[in-house]
Amino acid sequence: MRLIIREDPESVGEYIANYVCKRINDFNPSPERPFVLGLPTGSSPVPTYKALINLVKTGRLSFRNVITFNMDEYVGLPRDHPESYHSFMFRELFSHVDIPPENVNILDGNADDLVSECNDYERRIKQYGGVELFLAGIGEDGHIAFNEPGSSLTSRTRIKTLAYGTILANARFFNNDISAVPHMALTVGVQTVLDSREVVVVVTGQRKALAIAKAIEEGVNHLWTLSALQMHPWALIVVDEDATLELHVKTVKYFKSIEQVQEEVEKNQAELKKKKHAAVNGIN
Ligand SMILES: N[C@@H]1[C@@H](O)[C@H](O)[C@@H](COP(=O)(O)O)O[C@@H]1O
Repeated sequence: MRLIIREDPESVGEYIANYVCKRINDFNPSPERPFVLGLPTGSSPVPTYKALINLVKTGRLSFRNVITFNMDEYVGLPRDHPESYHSFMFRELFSHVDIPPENVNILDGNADDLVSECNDYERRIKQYGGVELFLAGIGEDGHIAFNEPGSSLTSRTRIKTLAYGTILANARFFNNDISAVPHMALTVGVQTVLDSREVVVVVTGQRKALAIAKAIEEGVNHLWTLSALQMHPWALIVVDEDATLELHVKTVKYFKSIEQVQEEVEKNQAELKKKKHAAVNGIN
C-alpha cells in the first residue's frame, strides 16, 4: 500500500485526476477494450471530479471508451432526488464529460428485487473483465463504499443497513434532517473492491484521521474495512495533511520519503530511456 500526502483537498484532487488520466491514456481504451473504472460519491471526490472535467475540457482525457461502476446507492430514494448517488454522479461528473450514458452503471436502489440487482451488478462487472481501477472514498468509521464496521472482508455487492454514525454524517446532505436519510443502501462488497486490478482511495479532512491511522498502522480488521486494502497488491491512498493528524510522525515521514525515492527512480529511468533512444538514433 502506498500513501501520498498533499497539502489540501484541491491538490489531492489534482493528483488523483492526473493519476487516473495517465492510467486511462496508457491503457489506450477502445470500444472493444474499454477501461473499467469504479467511482465513489461523497464530498471528498468532488475536487477530483472537477480536475477530471478540466482534463476532458482541455482535450487531455476522454471518457468515450470508459465504463463506470459506482460503489453504492441508497435504497428507496427516488433516482431523481438531488441526493441520490445517481443525481450526484451526473451533477458532479457525467454531465460534464464525454461518457456515453449507456457506459454508466449505478446500482438501482429502487429495483423490485434488490438481491437480483446486486447479483446482476457483480455479473456485469465480470462481463467487462473486472474493474481496472476502483477509485474509492471512506466514511469516518473507515467504511469503504458502504461496508460498515463488521462487514465481511469477503463481501460482495449486497444490501446494507447503515450505521447510525453514517446516517448522522450524511444528514448534512438532507438539511440535517436525520429522518430524511435512507437507512439502507446497496453497496459493492469489500471483496468486489479487492478484486479490481488497482484501488485508489481519496481521503481528506481531520474527521477521517483516525480511520487512516487504524487502516495504515494497525492490522487488517473488519471494524475498519479500509484496512482490507493491506491485502491488495496495488493500493494507493491519497490524503491531505489534515487526514494524517492521527498518524505517527514516523509513518508520515516514511511514506513521504518513499514518494521522494520513487520520483528519483522514475527520473533516472526517464533519462536512461532518453539516452538509449538518442544512442539508437545516433543523436549526441
Ligand atoms: N457511501 C458513501 C461512501 O462511499 C463515501 O466514501 C462516504 C464519504 O463521504 P464524504 O467524502 O462526504 O466524507 O460517504 C458515503 O458514506
